[in-house]
Amino acid sequence: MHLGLIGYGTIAATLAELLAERGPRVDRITVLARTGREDAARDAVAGHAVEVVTEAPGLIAAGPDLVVECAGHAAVSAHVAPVLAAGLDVVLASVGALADAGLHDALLAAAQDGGARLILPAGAVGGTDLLAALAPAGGLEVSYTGTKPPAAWKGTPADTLLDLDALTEPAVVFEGNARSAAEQFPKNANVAATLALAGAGFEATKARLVADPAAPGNIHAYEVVSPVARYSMRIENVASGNARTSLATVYSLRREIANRAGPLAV
Ligand SMILES: NC(=O)C1=CN([C@@H]2O[C@H](COP(=O)(O)OP(=O)(O)OC[C@H]3O[C@@H](n4cnc5c(N)ncnc54)[C@H](OP(=O)(O)O)[C@@H]3O)[C@@H](O)[C@H]2O)C=CC1
Ligand SMILES: O=C([O-])CC(=O)C(=O)O
Repeated sequence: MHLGLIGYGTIAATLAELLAERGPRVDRITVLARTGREDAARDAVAGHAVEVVTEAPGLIAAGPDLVVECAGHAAVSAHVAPVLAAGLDVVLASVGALADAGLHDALLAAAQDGGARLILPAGAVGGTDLLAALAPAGGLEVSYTGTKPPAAWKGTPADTLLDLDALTEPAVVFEGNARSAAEQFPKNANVAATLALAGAGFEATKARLVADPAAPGNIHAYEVVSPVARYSMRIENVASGNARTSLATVYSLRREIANRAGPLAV
């Protein structure tokens, strides 16, 4: 497989290591990096045969079999539409970028034009297969709570709301719908967006974000009520090298790559 990566931070570097250790075999990686950050991109995936490009046309020309975005909302907005329009499938980690309705529609139109697929991985959450399966039955009620240690909320609006370093008990930093959560907390509410897109939509999906000094990791909990099934889920994630990012996200992206590599998709 020839893998395309947009992003060369914690997820990209951990994914590159995981692929080297556990497969599936990746023969070549092309990384789309910001100009001036080529060496950082090369270092992130060291151990693989790597080419670094700085614009979407370079990534398209390289012709990867699959592109994985793990760079953030701004990068989705800057690069993903042309990549899809060129016919390359994209696995999107920064799902919350789709809370921007204009970008959501533009990416779907680009995918349609290019005959490509925009793939939303489960990421740090689980059970999105069942949620997406239940959605056509209608009547879905989805309530999500994301709890992370104070360090994960640094540099977010929670920082101005609370003295994060002085927290001694859990504090709600956001309560509203999944669209507002994803817009206000772009690095902390991709899970809320994933649940919204799989299930009841951005407006109908309730989201609560909590800073908890006693949190053992990043906890994603949600409840689903539907006429077909009811379930609840609580996932206690180990953080990656980035306090905001759960390690399970990397494994979820690897799963998408393994499913593409075949012969069995699970
Ligand atoms: N779906 C899910 O469950 C999850 C999704 N995520 C998403 O994944 C993203 C990445 O996470 P993580 O690896 O931990 O974050 P990091 O901050 O460690 O890495 C982000 C990387 O993206 C690069 N980048 C930023 N902007 C651009 C751009 N315009 N073009 C190319 N590269 C760019 C950064 O480069 P530079 O160093 O030059 O700034 C950096 O290499 C998060 O922002 C979040 O949106 C994260 C966790 C879970
Ligand atoms: O939802 C997000 O943006 C990321 C997240 O919570 C996690 O990795 O646990």
